[in-house]
Amino acid sequence: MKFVDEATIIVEAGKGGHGCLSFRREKYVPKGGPDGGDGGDGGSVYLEAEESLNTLIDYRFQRKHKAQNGEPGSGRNCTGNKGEDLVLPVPVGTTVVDMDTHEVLGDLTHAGQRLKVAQGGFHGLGNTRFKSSVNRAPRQTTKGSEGELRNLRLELKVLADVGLLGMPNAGKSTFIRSVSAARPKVADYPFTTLVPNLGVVSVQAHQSFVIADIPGLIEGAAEGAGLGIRFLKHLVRTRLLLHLVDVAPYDGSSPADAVRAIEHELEKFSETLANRPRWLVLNKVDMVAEEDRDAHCQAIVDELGWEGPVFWISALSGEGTKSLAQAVMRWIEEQAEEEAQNPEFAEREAQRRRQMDDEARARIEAERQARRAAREEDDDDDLDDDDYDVEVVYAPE
Ligand SMILES: Nc1nc2c(ncn2[C@@H]2O[C@H](COP(=O)(O)OP(=O)(O)OP(=O)(O)O)[C@@H](O)[C@H]2O)c(=O)[nH]1
Ligand SMILES: [Mg+2]
Repeated sequence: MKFVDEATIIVEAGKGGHGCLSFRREKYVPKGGPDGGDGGDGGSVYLEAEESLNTLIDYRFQRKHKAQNGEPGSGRNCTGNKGEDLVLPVPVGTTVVDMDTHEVLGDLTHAGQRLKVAQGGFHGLGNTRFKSSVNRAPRQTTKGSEGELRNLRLELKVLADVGLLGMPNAGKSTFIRSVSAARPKVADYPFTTLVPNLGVVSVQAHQSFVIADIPGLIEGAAEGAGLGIRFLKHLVRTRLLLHLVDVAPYDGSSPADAVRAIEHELEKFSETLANRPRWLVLNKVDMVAEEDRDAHCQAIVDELGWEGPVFWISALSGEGTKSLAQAVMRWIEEQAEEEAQNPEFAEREAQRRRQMDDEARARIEAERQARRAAREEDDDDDLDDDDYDVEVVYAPE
């Protein structure tokens, strides 16, 4: 089951109908007065959040959406019919961005919520309107105005509670496979994961959380190296980050250095994200002889001066993954409880999420523009950036 989480569409509201120029013509009334009616307003375009939808895929196929025009007025003071509004259903959680101004027009966060995205044109006035004591036969009318036209980007937030971070090959996808039904590809080469995957981790009945596997980050990711930055935005709404590190890399490199490199990229990308709760998960402990494990892992923790929670797992054998999942679940429940009981805490969290969204958006926009500028310079009419954009595989059916 695949989900596309971004779509660009064009919405156009209906034009207002023109006012009518007409005079009364009746058998025994030689000089009938003006009777041209007004036009009708053009229809507006709305987006409406709809619970049953969870994808924007339809908007990939049909991009242009236009509301009906208002009809012109006619004689006998008939007002033209109003153009019908167009209501486009979108999944709950959709954010709407004006692509020309980069302005966020709104977030559709609950079912039934409506957002006007293009205002219908205003109706023109018929000549009846211009009748006065000095001008009994006005020939003046006004035209209906154009409907608004907008280029929109719809973004569907991938709401993961927990995000996985780590270098390529750290075992993020293996971990998500071991704790959820998601089946992202796993391989012994870097950048195996090209698109984010979401897995639902079910700890027991009615206790589950969503975890996001993103492509590995490398040094320079915050400047656009590798693939990671494109997907960091999927982490901005998470409450908790699990930072996976390979405790015994083949190339003998230092696990502590690998952790620091990622921290560095995080800080460059978003300070707010870097300050999120983050747990250290030492992976591939099966590669270390059992009697050496404690010392080996402790040495990494010491070298980092790590003071937060630490877990030792083998994503491959499943050792320790269950208790990690349970600890995550408990932590999420505690957070939710805190939010429910403490409105100040809830407000702080909401504010933080908004701030991270804004930060991520600004970074990604800057990156897009830099790429575009670079492309124009080499006169390279490569695929547009947006064509590479994210396809999110939530979980297999
Ligand atoms: N021995 C051992 N190997 C593991 C473990 N976890 C992952 N691996 C191996 O490490 C390699 C990389 O695993 P992935 O899960 O694809 O790593 P990733 O972090 O998702 O990598 P990218 O998607 O490239 O960022 C694979 O060959 C896995 O089989 C583990 O706990 N023990
Ligand atoms: Mg992977």
